[in-house]
Amino acid sequence: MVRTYDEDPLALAIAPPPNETLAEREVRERAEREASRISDEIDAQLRREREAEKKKKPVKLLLLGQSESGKTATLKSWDLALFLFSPLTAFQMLYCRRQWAEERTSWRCVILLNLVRNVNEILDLLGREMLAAQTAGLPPASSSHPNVKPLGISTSNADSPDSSPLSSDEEGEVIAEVRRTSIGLGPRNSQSPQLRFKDTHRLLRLRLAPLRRVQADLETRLGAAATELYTTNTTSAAPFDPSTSGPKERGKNHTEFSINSRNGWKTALEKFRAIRRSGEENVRRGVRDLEDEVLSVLAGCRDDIRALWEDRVVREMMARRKARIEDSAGFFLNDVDRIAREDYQITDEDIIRARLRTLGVQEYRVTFEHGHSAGNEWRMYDVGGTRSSRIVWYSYFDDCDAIIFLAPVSCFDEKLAEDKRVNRLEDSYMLWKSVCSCKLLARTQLVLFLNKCDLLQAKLMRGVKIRDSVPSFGERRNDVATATKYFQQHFKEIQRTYSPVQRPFYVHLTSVIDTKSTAVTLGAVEESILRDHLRRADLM
Ligand SMILES: Nc1nc2c(ncn2[C@@H]2O[C@H](COP(=O)(O)OP(=O)(O)OP(=O)(O)O)[C@@H](O)[C@H]2O)c(=O)[nH]1
Ligand SMILES: [Mg+2]
Repeated sequence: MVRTYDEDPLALAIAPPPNETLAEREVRERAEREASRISDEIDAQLRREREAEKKKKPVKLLLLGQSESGKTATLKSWDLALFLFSPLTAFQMLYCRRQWAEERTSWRCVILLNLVRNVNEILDLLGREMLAAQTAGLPPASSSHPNVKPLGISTSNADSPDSSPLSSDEEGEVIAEVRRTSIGLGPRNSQSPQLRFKDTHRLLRLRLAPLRRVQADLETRLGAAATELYTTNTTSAAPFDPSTSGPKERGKNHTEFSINSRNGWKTALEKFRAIRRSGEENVRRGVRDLEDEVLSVLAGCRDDIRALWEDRVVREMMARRKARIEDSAGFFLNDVDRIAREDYQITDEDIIRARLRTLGVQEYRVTFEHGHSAGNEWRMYDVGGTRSSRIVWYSYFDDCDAIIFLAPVSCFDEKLAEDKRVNRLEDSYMLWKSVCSCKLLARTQLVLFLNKCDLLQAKLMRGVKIRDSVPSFGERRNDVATATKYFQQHFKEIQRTYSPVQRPFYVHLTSVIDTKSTAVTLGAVEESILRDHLRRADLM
């Protein structure tokens, strides 16, 4: 329908005057163009202000998952990616490098502790086995002594019978006698010869004894984070979830949550920086810093540590106990030649692999300088993942943009350190279910990392069968692709069934200690979280 000027008052108002001359028309049109330019400029300015307003609200991200799932390692990887892989100006580069350099030195003590603990765990085991071997009639390499504190070593329920580095005809080295033992291994291994410990083992124990003191000193300095938790009285996988935990559980007094740093895990190491600063003063006064002392002791023990770790009897003892120290958090024994020296230079990879337990919930703030998040503040929360730590998670769920949930898939045949009755994969499923079903998180983007794929690969290559621990896996191919697809399907099904509102399923197969590939994954995750965050802000 065509409306004439007579009918439309607005059209009438802006219509050119009748009998307009050419010159008048030119002036009028110039004025209209100018008015339109100003109007566009105002619109653009309003848009910019709206965007800036949206950016003012920080992006809130939680990292969840059981203990040792890799939450802190993911943050470290992210931190490293920000410092090393983003296009920085010369000034930022200088600033970031200096900051990262400070980080690196702070992690050194943790790495030294990790290495010393690796050695002491082997020495503990060796001591018990030597004692058992001395005691006539007592089977060596038997299952754990009831009074012994569990080791931090990763112990599989189903290891390969071929994992033993010795064949039965290597008598000269280790065999004193052949007799049946009740060491809890399969039929072939039940005929394994008794381990024969020699004077070299006694000597190694003696010479490495100072490392116990070193461990104690480092643990004292690092505080509660330096020791793993081996017990819990929390029986629920998700004590924060009202539907799975009773009021008694939620009301428990959890003393370990005293740390709530504004600056994330970095603050856990801040004391080291303070000590180092005062250490410079001490050096002037001739007092040596603990770190230097530790390095000096370790350098003196280097050859013995290597000898212990490469000893075939020790390896056999570990294999019989199914103690896979190589798979445990903070394993550095293969790097002893590089680390146990007074001029040890820490690497980025060392930092990512270092293990320091997170206590409570730690906040980590970062404002991105470049990329899609430029100008946005992100607040990331790294939580302690042991069962008893999870009770405080709930208070961080409110207004949360996204959760990166880490499920370590290599742990399908392992038990929780804090509760040996619970399978670690089962625990991840239960935890995921509670997160998916939580109403407060109904609009939160969930990103699942099936982590520790490198360890999964190594485990399957050793011949560990998934079906032995996960019967429903059945006769499927025992390889990483099939396994991750199977686990992923289970997580997806849980999300679909229990989410109060349907949401996309985001999943990544990760080995977060691989910083390069993790940087790529985190880049994609960052973009997707930000997109959702801005969409939410638009709806507000
Ligand atoms: N090989 C391998 N090691 C990993 C991977 N992810 C994490 N780790 C190591 O596993 C150990 C535990 O990782 P953390 O990041 O400390 O675990 P967390 O989830 O923060 O644990 P809590 O703080 O106790 O809740 C560290 O030594 C990491 O370097 C992975 O994908 N592959
Ligand atoms: Mg942690």
